[in-house]
Amino acid sequence: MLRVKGLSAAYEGTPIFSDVSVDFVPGKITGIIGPNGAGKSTLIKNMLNLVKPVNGYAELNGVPLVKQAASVAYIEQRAEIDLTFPIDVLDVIVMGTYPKLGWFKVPGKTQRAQAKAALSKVGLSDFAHRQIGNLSGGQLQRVFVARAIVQEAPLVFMDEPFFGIDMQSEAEIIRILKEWRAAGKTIVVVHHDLNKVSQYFDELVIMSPGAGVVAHGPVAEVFTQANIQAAFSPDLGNVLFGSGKADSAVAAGKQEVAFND
Ligand SMILES: Nc1ncnc2c1ncn2[C@@H]1O[C@H](COP(=O)(O)OP(=O)(O)OP(=O)(O)O)[C@@H](O)[C@H]1O
Repeated sequence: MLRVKGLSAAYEGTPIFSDVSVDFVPGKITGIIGPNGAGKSTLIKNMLNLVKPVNGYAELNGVPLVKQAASVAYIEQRAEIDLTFPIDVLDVIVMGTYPKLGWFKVPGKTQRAQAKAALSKVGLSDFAHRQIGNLSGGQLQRVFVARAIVQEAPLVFMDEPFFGIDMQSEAEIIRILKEWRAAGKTIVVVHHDLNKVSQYFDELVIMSPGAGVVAHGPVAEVFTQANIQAAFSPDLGNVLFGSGKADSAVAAGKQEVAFND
């Protein structure tokens, strides 16, 4: 079990959230949602110690996550990636085998074969020797998913993987997330499209600027009008759920909608 314990974050002394404790259930896809600036990316970066937390830490099966880097596949936000780096698609995927290879070992035929198989799995076999800067956003995201496939980590973090990508890429990525879920991995996805929440996620962490985590738990329990209004705005809650409707089934598009009035 991935556990966040008493995590507090700040940038240059400005607090972002404090004392966040959340459990992430294995074999589930957990979405982290919240308005811009809520601290979603920071929460992941704190867990991974990419940004040092002010307090607290994350642990996996009782051991601090920072001591288990090979257990984590992290697909960061595309905005943070240097696409001018002269490296082709296959080499990016081969990099996913490094943590398991260990120090001083160089990847060989086996690792390249694994990378090719992963590339085929995300439907991009024809792109093996394309420079990474010459891919569409969706293709690039599928390459990072292929890199995570070869990494075989039990824990996968993705920061806005669907932002601005084509529907086919989104569907391919979701298919792989579901395979990972069936294999018992813990999958954590920062996400902004509230319309897809019920479709994509089993569990949800809802964050709000200044308030940290306002709710977390199974989607059916926490994706409610009240929580969305608390985290985002009353208006958004009304648009999503319709005023007077407070059942998460509304957002799931189900017919058995419960009306309060
Ligand atoms: N390196 C940094 N230095 C200073 N402030 C930062 C830094 N990174 C993020 N912040 C600030 O911390 C707050 C939380 O940022 P974060 O990126 O975690 O939010 P987010 O919920 O992921 O937002 P978004 O949906 O816009 O990606 C924001 O106010 C942001 O401006």
